[in-house]
Amino acid sequence: MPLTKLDVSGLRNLKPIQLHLSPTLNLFYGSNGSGKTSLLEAAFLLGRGRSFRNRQIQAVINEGQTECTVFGLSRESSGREIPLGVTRYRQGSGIFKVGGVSVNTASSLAEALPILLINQDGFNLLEGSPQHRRRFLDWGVFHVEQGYQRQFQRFQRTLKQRNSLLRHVRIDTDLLATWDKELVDSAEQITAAREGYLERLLPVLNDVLQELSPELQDIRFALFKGWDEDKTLSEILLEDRSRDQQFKTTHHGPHRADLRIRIDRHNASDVLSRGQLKILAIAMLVAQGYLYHQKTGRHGLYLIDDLAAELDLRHRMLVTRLLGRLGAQVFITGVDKHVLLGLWEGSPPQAIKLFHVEQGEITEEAGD
Ligand SMILES: Nc1ncnc2c1ncn2[C@@H]1O[C@H](COP(=O)(O)OP(=O)(O)OP(=O)(O)O)[C@@H](O)[C@H]1O
Repeated sequence: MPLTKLDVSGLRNLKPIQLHLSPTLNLFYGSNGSGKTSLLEAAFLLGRGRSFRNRQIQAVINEGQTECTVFGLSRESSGREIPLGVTRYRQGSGIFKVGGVSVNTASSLAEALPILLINQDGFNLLEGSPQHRRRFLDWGVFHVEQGYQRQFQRFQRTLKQRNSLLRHVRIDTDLLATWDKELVDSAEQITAAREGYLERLLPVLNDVLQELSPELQDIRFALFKGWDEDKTLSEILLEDRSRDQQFKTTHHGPHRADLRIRIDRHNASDVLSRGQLKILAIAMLVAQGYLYHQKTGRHGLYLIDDLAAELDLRHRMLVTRLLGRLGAQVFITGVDKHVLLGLWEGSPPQAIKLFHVEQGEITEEAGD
């Protein structure tokens, strides 16, 4: 991190592009449908191996092409530049490379290029299913706790094995007890890591909210572990056994965890305005970037789609001030060049690169 160069080909309406980027602020402006979100999608693909808009990669690949490729150079604090590459093919397969070496999983890309996405889907963080909040927490734990990925994979493997055993007609109860024990061990590791992360995140989030929207500071965040807090998971698994066998699935565990966000006795999503929900979701993502920097000395890449459409002017200015102070690399899109530039008024002009997006072409412009 940061990305100094980004090459894209075969992605949506974008013409083959080669961009030299600012290590901090990169502003992309252009009319509706010009390709701004596609550019963010390209950067996201490089860090996650997939799109944030479509599950199916076919929709992302340019209609006339069989594949899309994104290549980037990520500069480490030592000054060394690490090449990153992702190619995705129409039939679904892909090649991921970090430092010129093929890697099997998107988590290796994520480690090299941690991405924080601020777009209209931010709502999902509060209004969507618990899965969105688990992903939010797990992003944080994965990026600050070494070894979390391994623990997480161990848990998922165990859960899969247990569920597969539950599908047998005759269940070997000794084997089920063995899987229960393994599940409990790995569940405890994951839960402890999630709890530890949340404990560290909350004070940072409180500071961000203090600046962004002090009236939201009464919100309470609590981890629901995925089972009744008054009992151990071993007890719950025993209690659940006949129901788990009947439905052939494991009803409780970290795969059912949630981050509960409440004001008094209500879910925040039931009482806050849509604008406040957006602010809260953005605050959570900004706080994650701050904590990531505190813990690792590194920065995530913020991809921000059309902030003007999401927030009022005062909150937009507050968000950009927080991000400017953090010093992370930002790609931000907007329709109006002056509105976009106005958001970064206090930033040194040499920190800013301005790009015009027009019918899939991207050209760098001098900011005025
Ligand atoms: N697979 C594809 N191949 C070619 N073009 C595509 C493909 N998928 C989408 N497009 C087109 O790419 C264009 C880029 O859309 P994009 O969402 O990036 O625009 P945008 O600049 O973010 O617009 P807005 O400001 O309206 O959000 C659209 O005109 C869309 O029709």
